[in-house]
Amino acid sequence: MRRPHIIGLTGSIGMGKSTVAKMFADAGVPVFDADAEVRRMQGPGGLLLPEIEAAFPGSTGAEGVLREKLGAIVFADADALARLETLVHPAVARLREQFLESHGDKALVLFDIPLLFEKGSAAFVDTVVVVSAPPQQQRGRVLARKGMTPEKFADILAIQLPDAEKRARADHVIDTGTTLEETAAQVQALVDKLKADLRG
Ligand SMILES: CC(C)(COP(=O)(O)OP(=O)(O)OC[C@H]1O[C@@H](n2cnc3c(N)ncnc32)[C@H](O)[C@@H]1O)[C@@H](O)C(=O)NCCC(=O)NCCS
Ligand SMILES: Nc1ncnc2c1ncn2[C@@H]1O[C@H](COP(=O)(O)OP(=O)(O)OP(=O)(O)O)[C@@H](O)[C@H]1O
Repeated sequence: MRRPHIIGLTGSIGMGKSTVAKMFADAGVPVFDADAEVRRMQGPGGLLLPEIEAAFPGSTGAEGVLREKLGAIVFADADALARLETLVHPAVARLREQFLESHGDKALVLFDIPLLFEKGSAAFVDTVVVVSAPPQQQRGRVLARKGMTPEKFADILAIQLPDAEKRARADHVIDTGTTLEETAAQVQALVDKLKADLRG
């Protein structure tokens, strides 16, 4: 069966994945946003709430998962994070398969996967794209977010593959340390190149 060429988009916290994923969508590439799907399944009435509440009592409420509370538990405790992942990741994988089936006629699709390298997803994508900006820019963007602290930022960086390693393993790097216009131009150039290669 014919299936689209899969671009896997990743990058460390605050490097600009969501912004760049939107640029791909604007360039006509359908986007599967793993984080957004997780948030939906963890939101009010979400599919995953009963299991998460059972595993981490007090971590959910009427508004769904209490993200700051659950984050404080799992980002400081590798075993707790692994338990949460066994609840979340199979559900994401099922949604991804459905997405692929519903876009079987497209040349390109993009999977926005924050943990592409960490969780072994690199194996099922065709082209790996990494977003990257200098560390000071990353830090400034992340610490400007509501609910973020230098300690939480340090915990998250410690469990993610370092940016330099991600860049080394990428097929293409998109520079997000520049203007939004220049980044969007890089995205468009890459989409054009991949489409041309596919026409081959
Ligand atoms: C613990 C939760 C509720 C905290 O939510 P919160 O809104 O505070 O943080 P957010 O999701 O924005 O994550 C903050 C940063 O941590 C990174 N991160 C999230 N989960 C993980 C993980 N399992 N391993 C490494 N980094 C992670 C994200 O990529 C991001 O850079 C949430 O991160 C979660 O449910 N994580 C486990 C599910 C998962 O692996 N999601 C990743 C996408 S499939
Ligand atoms: N050239 C650029 N490319 C991408 N983002 C940029 C650029 N210049 C400034 N920004 C800003 O940097 C921020 C990047 O945040 P974004 O949510 O896209 O990161 P993320 O990698 O998805 O984060 P997380 O891993 O925490 O989910 C946005 O506020 C965006 O507007």
